[in-house]
Amino acid sequence: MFLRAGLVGLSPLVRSLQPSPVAAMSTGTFVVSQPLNYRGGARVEPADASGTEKAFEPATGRVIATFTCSGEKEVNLAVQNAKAAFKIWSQKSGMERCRILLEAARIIREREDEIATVECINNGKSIFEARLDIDTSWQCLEYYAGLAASMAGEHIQLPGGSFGYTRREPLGVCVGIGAWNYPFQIASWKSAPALACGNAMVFKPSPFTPVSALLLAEIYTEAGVPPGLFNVVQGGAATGQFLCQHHDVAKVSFTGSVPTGMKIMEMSAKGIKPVTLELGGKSPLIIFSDCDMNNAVKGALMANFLTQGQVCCNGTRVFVQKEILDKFTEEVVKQTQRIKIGDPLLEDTRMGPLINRPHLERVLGFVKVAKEQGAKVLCGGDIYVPEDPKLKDGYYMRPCVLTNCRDDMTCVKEEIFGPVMSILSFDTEAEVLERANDTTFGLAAGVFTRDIQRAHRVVAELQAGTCFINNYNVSPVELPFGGYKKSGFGRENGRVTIEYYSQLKTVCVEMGDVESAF
Ligand SMILES: NC(=O)c1ccc[n+]([C@@H]2O[C@H](COP(=O)([O-])OP(=O)(O)OC[C@H]3O[C@@H](n4cnc5c(N)ncnc54)[C@H](O)[C@@H]3O)[C@@H](O)[C@H]2O)c1
Ligand SMILES: NCCCC=O
Repeated sequence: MFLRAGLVGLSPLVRSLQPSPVAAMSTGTFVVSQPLNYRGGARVEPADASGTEKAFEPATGRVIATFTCSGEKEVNLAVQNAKAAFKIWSQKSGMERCRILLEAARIIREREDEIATVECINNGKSIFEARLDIDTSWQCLEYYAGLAASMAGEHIQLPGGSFGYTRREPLGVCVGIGAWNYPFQIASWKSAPALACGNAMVFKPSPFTPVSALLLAEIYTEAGVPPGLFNVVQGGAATGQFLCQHHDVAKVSFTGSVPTGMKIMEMSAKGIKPVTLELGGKSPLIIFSDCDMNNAVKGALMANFLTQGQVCCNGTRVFVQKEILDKFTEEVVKQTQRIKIGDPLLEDTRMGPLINRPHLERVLGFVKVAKEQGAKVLCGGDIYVPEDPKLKDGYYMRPCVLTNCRDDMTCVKEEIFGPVMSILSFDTEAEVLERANDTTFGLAAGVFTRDIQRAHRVVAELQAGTCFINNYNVSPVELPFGGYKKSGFGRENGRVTIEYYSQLKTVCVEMGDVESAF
């Protein structure tokens, strides 16, 4: 995999970090010693500090970076750099922005293996999946590059030859704050539409996954964006607060948990800043007895076990119609037990470690409570220790399938954010719809059935922003993604996201004399 990209494909960041790139890109050896802040078109040491953090390699439990969290001064410098770059970038035509974004997409594609490897090492997801994430990242840049040139307003005829027109204008400096489960993809999904619309961005990754956003920053610079157009600051809540409260920030796009989303909204409200909130979920997946069983089983695994189950839109409440409950459950368990767990950099691994030790313990805690509340563990739900000695301190667990679940159990109500599927049975369509919607979340939902009318009737009733029919967790960038209810608002991807990164100016033009009331 690594050799497919070739050493010449390595970015200056990775080259400069590693004495021997081949050895450095294997599990257990990667270390980052260069600064992880990016400002004004270059990596920089932060001007001030708000504490330090350590980033880990979940596969081995090793520290791969110790970095300084950006303080108020550094955040301000990043915002001021973005403000200066915005003046240049916002004056460019859509076609000019399009060409640069296309070039950035091309570079990401060319360096896909290198970026995926860094993502895999810092996040723990399998290299197989990391490559898919990088695909949806460059595709997103290509998609918004295409839209950049076609952004336009309207011309509206008024009486007496007068007329009006609208201009779609950028917002200014946008802030992106990311979660740790899709680090590079989140940075791309936020920056691509923001930049296409003519904005600048300051991005803060999760402190658990600080590394790959730097690769994106370098790629934007190499592609030709003005220095300072895309900046990276590092840190946790304190750094995030400096960003949200900054008076020169025009918009905040946040991906993370519901409790943090509430805080972001509160801070943004004080500055009347628009926000996009991509929050958590506890999504239902409904399997009707007339489904294609093979596809439904594959769909249930896709809905639960990607990225070790650490996916916001996962369909973790799997409602199965009674007639096929036993057969479906048996097949799901069989296929879950076959998932290859281990070194995420190996080509045949499909499940790597969870993000960190506390999170692993939290997820195992959910399994314990599920058992206490009467659920039956059909497989997994325990720690997994790979044979390879270098992985012994990694954060692995076996994917878990729970049955005998009830709607009032903790494992069915709360977002676990780990590889734990809860199977519930149902009798009728009306019943399952009521139960599926009985949650404060509304991120995603899925239905498997061969009855096309039922499929559309059911998704029309589901209270979720993203619904899947006969598949789950596919992410075409042409389709808007986002939630209902407490899972947030605003959208990422799709044409509509242009509206979340731009504002409309109306211009009213008088062609006659002023008819004054005075
Ligand atoms: N809807 C989506 O698109 C989507 C995608 C990925 C993850 N998620 C959700 O994210 C959660 C997991 O991610 P997480 O644990 O990183 O979430 P989190 O809310 O703990 O952190 C998210 C980001 O917010 C920052 N942050 C924390 N406190 C802050 C504050 N007070 N002010 C400003 N920034 C602050 C963190 O440093 C991090 O960068 C899950 O709930 C998951 O469902 C949602
Ligand atoms: N791959 C898209 C969704 C990310 C959510 O966690």
